[in-house]
Amino acid sequence: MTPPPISWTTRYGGAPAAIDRMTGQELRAEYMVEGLFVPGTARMAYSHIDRMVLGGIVPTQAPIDLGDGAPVGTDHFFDAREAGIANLGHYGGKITVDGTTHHLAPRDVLYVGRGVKALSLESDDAANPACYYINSVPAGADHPTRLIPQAESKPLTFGSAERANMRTLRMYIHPEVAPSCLLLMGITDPAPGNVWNTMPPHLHERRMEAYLYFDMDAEDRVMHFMGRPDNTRHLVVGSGDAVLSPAWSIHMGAGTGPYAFVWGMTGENQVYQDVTPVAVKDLK
Ligand SMILES: O=C(O)C(=O)C[C@H](O)C(=O)CO
Repeated sequence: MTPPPISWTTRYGGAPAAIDRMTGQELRAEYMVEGLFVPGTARMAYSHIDRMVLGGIVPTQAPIDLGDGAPVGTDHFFDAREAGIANLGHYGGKITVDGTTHHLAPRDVLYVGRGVKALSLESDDAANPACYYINSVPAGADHPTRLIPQAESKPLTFGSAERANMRTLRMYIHPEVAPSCLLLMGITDPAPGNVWNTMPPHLHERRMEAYLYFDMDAEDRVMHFMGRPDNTRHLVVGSGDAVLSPAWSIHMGAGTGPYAFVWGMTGENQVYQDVTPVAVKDLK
């Protein structure tokens, strides 16, 4: 059977203590969105954690239109929202926004501002499709839609090879690179041979975050940790799987092989440094 071009699921999130009683499967169902990239489809999820929408869109023969605003309760999808759309595939594509076409090479990001009426996504080659990942959040201000090529992102290097956590984080949607209302978005690549991300782990009570892991071999997994610092749980995550991290949850992960991830945040502020690091020795 041909999968529907656009499907939607919902995640409700919950209180920190509730994760104590959840099985691994229940934890996955609430805090993960699995298998986002299916050729010819858009797999969208609406999270009640700060109302972030995330999704994977892989157009093949035909363009995929994001559709109207019915899943978010407005006439048009972007009536009260902004978004970042990253091309995480290895081939190019184009996104047409209200009649203007933007070409996205791999690792380029399109910022889409509030007020857009129509958006459709295509691959340059149906046999080698673009893989688009979207993070969309409520917005209270208009910022112009703009393409952020990888070369215009702001790279920051953290960690050390001795501790297996050296990595380059690229900021795309950030006040210093491309302004938005409240969305922040970037991509982190561990250096070859390094396994840990987000070390030391941290909390940010003023923002939620979503991680999307990609560029992994089919047999590899990232062991992603979540929960309160004194009561952590783990999620085993594969390529194309997203993890929702509520404001109360630490986040960090270690991969069994090479990987990259997109981080997207929203909340009260866009102050990337507004985090509370947690010492590894204090984790339970
Ligand atoms: O490896 C890292 O460190 C990150 O990429 C951290 C994320 O950007 C993050 O958690 C921001 O709060």
